[in-house]
Amino acid sequence: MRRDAGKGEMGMRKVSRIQEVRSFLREASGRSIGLVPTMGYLHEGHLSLLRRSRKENDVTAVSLFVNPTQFGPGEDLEAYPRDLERDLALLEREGADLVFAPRPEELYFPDASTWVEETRLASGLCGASRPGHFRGVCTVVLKLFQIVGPTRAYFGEKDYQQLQVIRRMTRDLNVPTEVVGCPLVREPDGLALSSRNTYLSPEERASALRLSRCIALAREAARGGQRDARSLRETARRHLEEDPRIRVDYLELVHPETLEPLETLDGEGRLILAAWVGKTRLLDNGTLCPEAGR
Ligand SMILES: Nc1ncnc2c1ncn2[C@@H]1O[C@H](COP(=O)(O)OP(=O)(O)OP(=O)(O)O)[C@@H](O)[C@H]1O
Ligand SMILES: CC(C)(CO)[C@@H](O)C(=O)[O-]
Ligand code: BAL
Repeated sequence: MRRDAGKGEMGMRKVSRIQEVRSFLREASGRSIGLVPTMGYLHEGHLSLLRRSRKENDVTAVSLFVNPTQFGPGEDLEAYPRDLERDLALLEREGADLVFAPRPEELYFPDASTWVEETRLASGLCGASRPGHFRGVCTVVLKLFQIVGPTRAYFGEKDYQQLQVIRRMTRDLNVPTEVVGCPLVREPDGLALSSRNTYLSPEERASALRLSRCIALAREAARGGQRDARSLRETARRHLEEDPRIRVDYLELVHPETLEPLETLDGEGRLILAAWVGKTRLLDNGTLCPEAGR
């Protein structure tokens, strides 16, 4: 890489080997590196992280890796949508400097016996429904941090619990990377962008709008003075359960950092949920504030 490379000026480099990442980035020494970890099948949510990284760093690396260790038995590892050619074209257009798309054998030794586990924030919500999920996420994210050595790493608030778990893991293990949380990007009608939206039939797509709508209803109730967490949760849950295509996995009002369930909305709270729409499990979340007008 030339000394003045970065910000996509030199064209994008696509690699699949750890050594290639290391030799590319060795030449970036002294410059800031932003990392955007993804599982591919990119959409505007991912691209918002990439754009933020390009603004804040000299060099931006994106990983494309459907990480097997965060999927449980019976989950959609095989079916997970993939389109490498399309992803590469988008990344090139957006000015990524480096794309790391390894095969599972490149990242995991067949006899790997070391795992990274955050034990508090990861235990409830998605962690309760998907045992082992965050262990797989933390392990692969720490591995990516070790490979890339990013100054900053970008994660979306769409996966709100994941963001908090990674923040904690990074703090607890003294990883010298700043974890940057980025706002949830929605379709114009409110649906949170997600690679898994591609699984939805048109009818399910219409039902899925209830996820963002139920958060808006709870937010209106909070603005109207409702502080009781049970009542706010019930407002949201009722809206989801009116639709027979939806099955709520969990729906909680939690403290935005500790993810502890709230009884009363005294300060800011996060309404956070996972729900099955047909056979597709989707996430959504949003802020609730007691003050009127926020
Ligand atoms: N709508 C979104 N807004 C902001 N960030 C997002 C959005 N969707 C995904 N991201 C972020 O992009 C990163 C990579 O996510 P991932 O590749 O799993 O995509 P995804 O759309 O969340 O897929 P899935 O369908 O598996 O949930 C994560 O940090 C995730 O939070
Ligand atoms: C952070 C991540 C890339 C780790 O595989 C994944 O969980 C995701 O895409 O959110
Ligand atoms: N962004 C979420 C990754 C997963 O569901 O495994």
